[in-house]
Amino acid sequence: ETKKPNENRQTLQQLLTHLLRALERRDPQQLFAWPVTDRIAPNYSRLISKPMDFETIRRNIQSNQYTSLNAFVADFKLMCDNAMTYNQPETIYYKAAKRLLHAGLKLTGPEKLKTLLSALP
Ligand SMILES: CC(=O)c1cc(-c2ccccn2)c2ncccn12
Repeated sequence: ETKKPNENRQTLQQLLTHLLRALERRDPQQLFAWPVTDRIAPNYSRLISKPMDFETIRRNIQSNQYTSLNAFVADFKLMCDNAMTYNQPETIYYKAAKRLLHAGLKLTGPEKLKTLLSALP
């Protein structure tokens, strides 16, 4: 690859930002927009060892924390898994997390990625 590493990083950053926006659109109620607080979810910080939310993911993208698509997908899955761990299955949070996880994995699956990557410069 003749491109300089930081150019690759920019391309990755652009791809991750695009994917993040597509995932956020699947959360219109913004249940995953910001960190869950113990105030709205009792004992959350005691039960969930590694909290994650879309705002944190956005900051990680901007600070080049993700050096691969897999690292980004891992945090997205962590965010959904946390919600399906803390919340009971009949809650809107659990159901929203399950739907979001499936939508997200389709977005970042090999099929969809092929088309995305072919569109890159
Ligand atoms: C994502 C999650 O687990 C969550 C988000 C929320 C939430 C998110 C935005 C506004 C209000 N509540 C929430 N409330 C109670 C229990 C769990 N949650």
